[in-house]
Amino acid sequence: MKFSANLGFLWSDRPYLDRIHAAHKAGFDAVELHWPYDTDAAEIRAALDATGLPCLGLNTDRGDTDRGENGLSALPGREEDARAAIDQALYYAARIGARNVHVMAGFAEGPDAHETFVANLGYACSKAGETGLLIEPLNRYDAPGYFLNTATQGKAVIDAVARPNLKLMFDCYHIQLMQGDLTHRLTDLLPLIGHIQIAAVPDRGAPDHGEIHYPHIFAHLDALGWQTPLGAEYKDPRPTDDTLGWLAAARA
Ligand SMILES: O=C(O)C(=O)[C@@H](O)CO
Ligand SMILES: [Mg+2]
Repeated sequence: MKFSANLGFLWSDRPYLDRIHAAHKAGFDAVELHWPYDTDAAEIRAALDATGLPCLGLNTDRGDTDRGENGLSALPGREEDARAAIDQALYYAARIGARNVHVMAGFAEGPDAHETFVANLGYACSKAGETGLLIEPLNRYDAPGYFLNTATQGKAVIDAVARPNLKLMFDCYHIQLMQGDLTHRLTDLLPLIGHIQIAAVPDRGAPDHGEIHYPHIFAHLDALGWQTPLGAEYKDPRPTDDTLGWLAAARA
C-alpha cells in the first residue's frame, strides 16, 4: 500500500515547502494539500519536482472563514463566488500538477442546496480538463451543518451530476463517525471513489489506535486492487516525525 502525506495537517508547524521535503524524507509516496494559495505555485511545483512526489489534491477556498464559511458550492445565491473558487483551485492545481480538486460544499441544507451543489459541480466538471474532482462527506461532530455528511449522500450527488470526472473522497475518519461498516462500503463504492484518507477514530490522531483497525483496511484495499496512495490526514499532538510508527509497520 502507498501513502500520501496530507500537508494541511502533517508538519503543520513549518512552511509548505519544508513540509514537502519532510514528507519525502519520511518515505511518503505522495503529498496532498488543503489550501496552499498563499504559497507561490511555482515554488510548490519546484519542491514537488525536486522530491519526485506527486500531489494528489487540494481544496477549493472555503470563503470567508471569519464568518465561519467552510466552502461555497452548495450555497444558494453564492454561485459566482463558488465558481470563482473552483476556477482558482483548477488554475492552481494545473500549475502544480495536482491530480484532484476537492470542491467544498459549505454549510447549507435542503433541496435548494442540493440543486446548487449539483449545478456548481457540473460547472466544475466542464472546466476541469485533466484534473479530477472530488466531493467529501464531513462528519457532523466536527462540521455541524455541513451540507455533505455521508457516503450515501455523496453517491446521490455524484449520480445527479453524472459526469465521469467527479468522484468521492472517502475519508475513513468521517465515514466511520457517520456510518461505519467501512469494509462493505469501500467494496460497494469503489468505482465511485477517487481518493481515500485515514486517521484514528474518534480522536483523529495517527492511524495506529482507536475504533478502526487500519491493518485490516489496508489489506482489504490491497485485495480490491486499490493503488492510489492513501491520504494520511490526521492531527496528532505529537510532532509528526514521532507519529510515523504506523507507516513503518505498514511497510514491513
Ligand atoms: O477535513 C477533511 O477531512 C478534509 O479532507 C479537508 O480537506 C476538508 O475539510
Ligand atoms: Mg478528509
